[in-house]
Amino acid sequence: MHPFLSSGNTDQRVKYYQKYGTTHLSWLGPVPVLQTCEPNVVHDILTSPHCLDKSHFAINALKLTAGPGIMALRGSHWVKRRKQLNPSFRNNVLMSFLPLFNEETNNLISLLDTLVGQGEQKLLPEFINWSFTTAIQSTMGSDVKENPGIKNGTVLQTFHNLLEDANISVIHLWRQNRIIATLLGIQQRRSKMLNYLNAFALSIIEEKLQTKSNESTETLASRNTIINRVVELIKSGELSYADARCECLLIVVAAFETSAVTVFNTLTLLAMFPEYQDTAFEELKNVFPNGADSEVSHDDIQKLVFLDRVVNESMRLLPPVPLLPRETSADLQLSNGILIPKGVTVAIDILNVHRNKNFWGPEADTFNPDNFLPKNIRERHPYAFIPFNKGKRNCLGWKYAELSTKIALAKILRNFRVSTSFRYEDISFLENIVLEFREKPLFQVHRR
Ligand code: HEM
Repeated sequence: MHPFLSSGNTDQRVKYYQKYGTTHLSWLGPVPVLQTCEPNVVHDILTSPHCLDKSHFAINALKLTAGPGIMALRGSHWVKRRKQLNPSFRNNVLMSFLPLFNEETNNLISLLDTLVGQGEQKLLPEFINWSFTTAIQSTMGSDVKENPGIKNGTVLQTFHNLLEDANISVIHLWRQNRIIATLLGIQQRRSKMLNYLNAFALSIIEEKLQTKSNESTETLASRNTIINRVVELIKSGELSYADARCECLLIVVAAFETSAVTVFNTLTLLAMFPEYQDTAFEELKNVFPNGADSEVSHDDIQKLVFLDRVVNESMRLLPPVPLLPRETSADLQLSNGILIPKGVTVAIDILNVHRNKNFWGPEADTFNPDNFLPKNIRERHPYAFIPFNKGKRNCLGWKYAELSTKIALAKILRNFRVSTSFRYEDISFLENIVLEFREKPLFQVHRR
């Protein structure tokens, strides 16, 4: 047994897999953790009804960002909440967001236009702004854009600071202890930020509750957006104000960093491998022959088969959520004979599942969109690629994420070419809840 997961030790984890095998027991501070990057074991864990709950250390870290919402709930509480929120992620609701996805991406394109010819730039903050503005409107309604806290950036900055706190606290478990955190002044800062976000979310919910719904303009899709859904659930007594507020905030948390990072990572890889960027551009020229300002529809996205391969390959090598922390709620027998007792923390190492050479071949660390040719997908273990998790507790927003990120990438790549002097072999990671590069590549933006 040996130390586990101190900030930024993904390289060390690879060495442990080589030395101790692809499933082994390790430590997170004082907590024993079964760690795996083996798709057969991942399959056993993710299909078991006894491994649906998150581990306590992950739940406590999540609670620091918004409270005990769907991502942190356990057992029957989680089952009930998932059923309550499911309608907000159906196809009709998703399709109703297409104009919003297009409009917010157009704003991003205008911004990127001002960076053309300006030398190498940080682009992640622009993508964070884009995904946050999109996520907050799809979750809380388009009026939210007029809220002073959204306009002046305080809401986004507060989310960012809370996530930073959660990232540190998920590894340095002593920060989750209220007494220690209070003595060090951490808890006071946390409470101030949480109170601010709670007041913001409650004010939006209150406003919705006061507004009479206009039945003539209401559609099934608009009735089911998160804000309208939680308001209905409050009215019917199925959800408390506190839970409604918490869900609104958590959906935004789940959506914005992951989506921004997906766009950023994909562009990073395409800037480093320009031959693939040119292939993606050729495909985009064929689908959008009339130029760069075209609206992107759901049908258009289905035609972008090369872009689909590129995004999948980007999420394989650079999975936005690199680690899934679980906890067994009963003894769990794996198909390899190992018995995991009840109450054990299990860490599914998505980053290394996606780079496991037994399943991805000797070139597993290389960027190659052909990994997602239909024939290669068919022949691969179904749990060797799990960027959105699989099974009952998969990502609720995966279709949303696929659509919004592809619309953004399609428009960016149709309008611009991006280049970087940063090299693929120099990428290394910080061990955060959402994957983060230790050193962030800068980009030059060129007009197509
Ligand atoms: C590329 C972007 C995204 C990736 C890679 C991603 C990945 C994931 C993963 C791996 C999980 C499982 C976490 C765990 O159980 O430990 C998850 C859960 C979740 N995601 Fe996403 N996500 C993305 C975008 C989104 C978006 C855009 C939304 C909402 C609009 C969303 C909403 C959620 C929710 C609500 C859960 C919790 C589901 C539950 O516990 O039942 N995600 N996501």
